[in-house]
Amino acid sequence: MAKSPVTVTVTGAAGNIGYALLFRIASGALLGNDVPVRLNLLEIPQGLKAAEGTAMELNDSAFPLLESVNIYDDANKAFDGSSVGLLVGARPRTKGMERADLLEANGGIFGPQGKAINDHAAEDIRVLVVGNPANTNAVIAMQNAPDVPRDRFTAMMRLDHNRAISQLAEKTGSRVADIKKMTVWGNHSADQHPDISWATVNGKPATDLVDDAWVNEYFVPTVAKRGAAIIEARGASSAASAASAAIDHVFDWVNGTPEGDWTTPGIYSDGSHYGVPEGLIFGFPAIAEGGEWKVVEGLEISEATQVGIDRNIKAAQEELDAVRALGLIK
Ligand SMILES: NC(=O)C1=CN([C@@H]2O[C@H](COP(=O)(O)OP(=O)(O)OC[C@H]3O[C@@H](n4cnc5c(N)ncnc54)[C@H](O)[C@@H]3O)[C@@H](O)[C@H]2O)C=CC1
Ligand SMILES: O=C([O-])CC(=O)C(=O)O
Repeated sequence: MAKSPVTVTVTGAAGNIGYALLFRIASGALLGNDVPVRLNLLEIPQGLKAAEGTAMELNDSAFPLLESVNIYDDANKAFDGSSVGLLVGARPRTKGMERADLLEANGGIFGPQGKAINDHAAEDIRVLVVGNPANTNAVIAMQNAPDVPRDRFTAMMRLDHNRAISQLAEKTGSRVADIKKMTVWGNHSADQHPDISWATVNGKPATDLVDDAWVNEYFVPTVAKRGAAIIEARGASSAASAASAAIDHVFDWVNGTPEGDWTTPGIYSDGSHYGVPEGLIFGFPAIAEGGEWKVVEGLEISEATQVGIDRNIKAAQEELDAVRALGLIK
């Protein structure tokens, strides 16, 4: 039997990530190749014309699963009946700009969008925040949607996770498909802690295949600073890889993570996992089952990992304090 169409809302639809994302959603990569999709695109007024152009191209692609494309500059309309919200629209970091500079510029966007989700989205709404600073923006949206279960708000750590897998595959001369159980703790920022403690390469512990010096001096900083390296090289921030990671995150959330593996989403901390305080949206090793993320329990945490987790807790709390001071959260 044909499945019912699902409404997917993409904010910042006319931007670089939007352009790389929408065609894959319409092709069935986001939810499954048997799930029809209704796309709602949200833009600011200056972005509407470009969004119309993208919508024309989406229609010209004649995707069998694409039921409709609608364009809005009103979040209340764009999230009406939405089951998946991809919150991409934000001001991108430009050369030389630090993440903290983005707080004020972007903080104001995610409160009203959270409220619109609260008031108009479907009951099964699942939100992925991509726009930076993603973890903090996700908390802002979540706090403005008190009627939506908190665990429906997530932030994108999947790009960091994918970057970490790619680096380990290259170092060990293996394929990305051979690598399992990668973890990136914390925030989508230079503070993040990419962690190979439980990663395996073709079933062998990654820690037996690479030395500590490579991990500490190359792997961790390369993954954590990859966003800046892409900006330096491309003159623009990661777009196609970010879109691809967003697809991976939502696909796994809805369809489940593969047996014997886990991934890294930025998810709501209820205070019961690895000492991360309640209220943060934080990168954890997690599996998805039945449409819910579940943190992988019982991992033995090394001293280095603990330092990384603690650094991220501190940075996340400082960032939330800054947006609290701006009156954007409680
Ligand atoms: N979490 C992650 O792993 C990553 C996050 N990013 C972030 O994603 C965001 C988007 O990046 P790009 O697409 O490259 O930027 P872009 O500048 O190309 O596109 C952003 C779009 O958002 C729109 N926009 C701005 N405010 C809006 C609002 N209130 N409602 C709806 N649309 C709005 C703009 O008009 C623009 O079309 C940036 O914050 C960037 O830093 C980028 C890469 C990775
Ligand atoms: O660094 C940036 O501004 C873009 C980004 O989030 C990334 O590529 O990881």
